[in-house]
Amino acid sequence: MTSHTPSDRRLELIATARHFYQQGWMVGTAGNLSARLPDGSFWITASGRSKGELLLSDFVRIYPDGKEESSADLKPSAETAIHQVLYTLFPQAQACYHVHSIEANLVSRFVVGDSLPLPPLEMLKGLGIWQENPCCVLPIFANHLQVSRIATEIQERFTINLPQVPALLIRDHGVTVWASSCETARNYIELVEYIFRYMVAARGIWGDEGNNN
Ligand SMILES: CSCCC(=O)C(=O)COP(=O)(O)O
Ligand SMILES: [Zn+2]
Repeated sequence: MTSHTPSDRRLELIATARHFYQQGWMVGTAGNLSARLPDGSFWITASGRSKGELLLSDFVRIYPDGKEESSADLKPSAETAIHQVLYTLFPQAQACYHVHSIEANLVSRFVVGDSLPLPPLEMLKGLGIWQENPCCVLPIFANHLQVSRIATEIQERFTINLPQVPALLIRDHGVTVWASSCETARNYIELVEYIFRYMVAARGIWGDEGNNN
């Protein structure tokens, strides 16, 4: 049995998953959360677990060399490769959160290309964009059945072009953020989901022009 302390990162992930579940962003088994430990390993949600009622035993520890403490009925998230790529690309990242919202899926179809222009909302400051009337885009990736293909495309694109914000969108799937703490990652998810809700509402009011700067 794995021991844990009051500061066990899994407790924070459990509480955050419950909060996201209550928002409708981790319905059923959707989404996955991970948090790094001082030795460079990370805890990630086990695949296929109900995210609204996670237990300490619903996590898998992944080590820097790729080794994992899994078993037949405890497999790491199917999207672990995406978390691994993001932790490698952004060594300062301590948490990586991925959720599925209806709004994220809707806005992922607002453009056909691989970048989603974001409206110049004050909320962008929370994602690190401190500019007046900013022109900011969110990278979009295709939702391949083979998750390793998504991870490779993230790695290839971000090696050449760093994203403006610590977030990426997988089309018809959901958003992923990474941050230097669990608290910040939770805030990032809330901020991007607010922006997505705004974009959907703006399109309902103003049509295609609704999200232009
Ligand atoms: C019903 S969700 C489909 C898989 C997915 O996209 C996801 O985020 C959850 O997968 P996991 O293996 O992490 O449970
Ligand atoms: Zn997913």
